[in-house]
Amino acid sequence: MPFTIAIDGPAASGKGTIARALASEFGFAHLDTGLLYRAVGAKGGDPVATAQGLEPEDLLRDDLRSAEAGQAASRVASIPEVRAALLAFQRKFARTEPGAVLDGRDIGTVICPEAEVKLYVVANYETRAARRAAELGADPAEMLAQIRERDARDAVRDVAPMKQADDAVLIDTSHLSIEEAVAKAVATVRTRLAR
Ligand SMILES: Nc1ncnc2c1ncn2[C@@H]1O[C@H](COP(=O)(O)OP(=O)(O)O)[C@@H](O)[C@H]1O
Ligand SMILES: Nc1ccn([C@@H]2O[C@H](COP(=O)(O)OP(=O)(O)O)[C@@H](O)[C@H]2O)c(=O)n1
Repeated sequence: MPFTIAIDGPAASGKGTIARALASEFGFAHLDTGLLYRAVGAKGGDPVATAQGLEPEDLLRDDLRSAEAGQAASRVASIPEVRAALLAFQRKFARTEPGAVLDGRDIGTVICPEAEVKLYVVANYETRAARRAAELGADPAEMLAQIRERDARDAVRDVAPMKQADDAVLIDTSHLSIEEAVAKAVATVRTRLAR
C-alpha cells in the first residue's frame, strides 16, 4: 500500500518547502498541485476546457510561479468543473509507490481524505508576504494584499474550500527556520511510520 502525505495551508506558508524535503527524506514522489491550477489560469481560454485538456508540458511554463499566475489560479480554482477535471490525476499520483507527497488546499479534505499523514502549514500574513516578496523580488505590501485576497477567495469558495482537516497536524512556520519546520514534519511522519 502506498503511503500518502497530504499538505495544505494558505499561500506562501511553506507547504512546498516542507513537501519537497519530505519527498527527498523518504524517497517519495512530490506533486505541487497548485501548479495544475496555475497552468490552467496561465493558459487562458475557457478554464474548464483548458483543465480537461491539460498536457504535461503545460506544467513546464517558466511563468507559473509569478504572482499573476497565482491570482489567475485562485480564480479558476473556484470553478467546480475545473477541480473535477484535475481530480483523477491527483488521486492517481497519490497512489505512487512507495509513497507520495501532495501539497495544495484540499489534499487532506477532498483529494486524499485517507492520507496516512496530514499537515496543515500556516504562518502569519506579514511573514508570508515578506517571504514571497523576497522570493519574487516584489513589494511586500503588494504581496500582502494579493495573499489576503487569494486566501479569502480560497477559504470561502463552495467547492473544496481551504481548511484544516480534523486529523491534520498544524505546523506554524512563522517563527521557525526552514530546518526547524522540516524537522517537525519529518518527526510527524516518522511517528506515523513507526505505528
Ligand atoms: N520556515 C521558513 N523560514 C523561512 N523561509 C521559508 C520558510 N518556509 C518557506 N520559506 C520560504 O518562503 C517562501 C514560500 O515558501 P513555499 O514553500 O514556496 O510556500 P508555499 O508552498 O506554501 O507557497 C519560499 O521562498 C521559501 O523558501
Ligand atoms: N489543491 C489546490 C492547490 C491550489 N489551489 C489554488 O491554486 C492557487 C495557487 O496555489 P499554490 O499552492 O501554487 O500557491 P502558493 O501557496 O504557492 O502561493 C491557490 O491560491 C488556490 O486557489 C487549489 O485551489 N487547490
